[in-house]
Amino acid sequence: MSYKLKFLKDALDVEALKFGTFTLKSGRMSPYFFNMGQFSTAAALSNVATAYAQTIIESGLEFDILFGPAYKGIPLAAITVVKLYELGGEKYANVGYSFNRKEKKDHGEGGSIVGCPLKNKRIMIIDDVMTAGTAINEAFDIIKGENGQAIGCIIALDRQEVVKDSNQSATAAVSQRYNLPVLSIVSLDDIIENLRDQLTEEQLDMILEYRRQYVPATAK
Ligand SMILES: O=P(O)(O)OC[C@H]1O[C@H](OP(=O)(O)OP(=O)(O)O)[C@H](O)[C@@H]1O
Repeated sequence: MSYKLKFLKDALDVEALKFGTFTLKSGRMSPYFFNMGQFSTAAALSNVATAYAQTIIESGLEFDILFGPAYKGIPLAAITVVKLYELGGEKYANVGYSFNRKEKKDHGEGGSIVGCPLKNKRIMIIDDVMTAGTAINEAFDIIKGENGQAIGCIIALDRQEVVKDSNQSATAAVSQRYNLPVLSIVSLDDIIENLRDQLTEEQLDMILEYRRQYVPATAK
C-alpha cells in the first residue's frame, strides 16, 4: 500500500478526514473536512510521523533543521524528526528540530526559539495545514530574523483550492513567493484518486463539483 493511501486510511479511521457538509473558515461549504487534531493517540501519531517522514525522504530535500511553528507544528516537528532517523537512517542522525514560542520568554534561557539555533542552517518548515498561508509566512519571517535559510515546507493536506480574492492556492502562492517547494503528504487530488471507491456517488459528485469550482486548473 502506498504511504499516501495508508495515511488516508488512517485519517478515515481516526475521523481526521470526514465527508459531509462543512462550513470552512473561508465561508465555503466543503464536502470534506480535515482535522489533524484527531490524530491523538500513540499509534495514530506514529503513523502521521511515518507519512511526513516518507514524504520528506521521497522529496530528497536536504536540510539541517525541521522547524515547527507554534503550536500545532511543535509536536509534528518532534515526532517527524525522530521518524526520519528511524526510517532514513544515519543520513538524518544529526537533523535537529526547533520551534518558536508564541510569547517571548524573558527568564531562564530566554528567547523565542527552542531547540537547535537556526543561524546559518538549512531549514524545513512543518505544519498541519495551510489556509491563507499566514502561519507559514510568519515562520519564514522568524527564520529570516534568526539568519537561517528556509529550503521548503511540508503540510499534511493540500486542499489545492484558491484563496479568497486570489487566483492561486495557498501552497502555490507560498511556493512562488519564496521560490521553494511546498510538499504535502496528500492533496485533494489524492483523496479523489485513492478514495473514489469508498465514496458514495453523491459524495464523489459533490467533491468533484467542489474541485471544479475552487481548484485552479494548473493545480490538477
Ligand atoms: O495558513 P493559515 O491561514 O495561517 O492557517 C493555517 C494555520 O492555522 C492553524 O494554526 P493557528 O494559527 O490557529 O495556531 P495554533 O497552531 O496555535 O492552533 C494551523 O495549525 C496552521 O498553522
